[in-house]
Amino acid sequence: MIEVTALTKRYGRTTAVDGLTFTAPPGTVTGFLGPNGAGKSTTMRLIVGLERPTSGTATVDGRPYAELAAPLHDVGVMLDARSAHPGRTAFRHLLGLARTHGIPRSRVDEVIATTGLETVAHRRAGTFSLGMGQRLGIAGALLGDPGTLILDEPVNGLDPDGVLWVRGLVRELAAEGRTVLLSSHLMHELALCADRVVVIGRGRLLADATVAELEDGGSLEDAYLQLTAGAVQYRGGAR
Ligand SMILES: Nc1ncnc2c1ncn2[C@@H]1O[C@H](COP(=O)(O)OP(=O)(O)OP(=O)(O)O)[C@@H](O)[C@H]1O
Repeated sequence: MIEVTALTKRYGRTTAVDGLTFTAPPGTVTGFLGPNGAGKSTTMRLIVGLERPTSGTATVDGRPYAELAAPLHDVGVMLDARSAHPGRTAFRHLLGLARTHGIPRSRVDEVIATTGLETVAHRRAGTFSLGMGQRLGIAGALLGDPGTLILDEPVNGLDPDGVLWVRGLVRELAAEGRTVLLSSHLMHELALCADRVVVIGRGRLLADATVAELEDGGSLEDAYLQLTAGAVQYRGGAR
């Protein structure tokens, strides 16, 4: 369970997250949506202790991330598909993570198989395509068999087969009782894989509801566009 309560993060004059409160319950895929610059990545970084809140709290299973006894076993995180050292092979990257957390080598082989990286496991991460990097990021998130997963844009760059695979994976993880929070700009995909969605704009909560409630006979995309109409900061124009 992820609980975000009155969370605020300011960078100088920019308020990236503004009094945000929501819960991502276990056994559920919670989609995290909002326009570019809405504060999604900042919120995720705050949840996993990569940033300190200006005020408010973010907890996983009732504790701030920094107080979790075995973070990799509690929370699997993929915030940046390019986080592996480019000179290290996928296998070495995962083995390094596993060794520092007391995870057996057999688990590294397991997550490589789960993410379909067997044929490239001994290639350097720097040679990976965006989609292969995403798969490696997801492999790292799964390594500790965590009860909570936080995935920032996990389907970004994946081919249709990969998108289908992530959809099945997150549904399975939630069905096992885990908490899954994932951000995406792909409304059609979220409508298929999320149970609930939290929509934010300019750092503030715009909606926290089930996909069915938001769709209300229409599409999730229509509901999203209506909700965020006043919160879009970067809009393209005609040429
Ligand atoms: N380290 C930082 N220093 C200053 N401003 C920051 C920093 N990180 C984020 N911001 C600002 O905070 C706001 C929210 O950014 P964030 O990356 O959280 O948005 P996002 O919803 O993840 O956007 P996107 O959909 O484009 O990935 C933006 O205005 C951004 O410029």
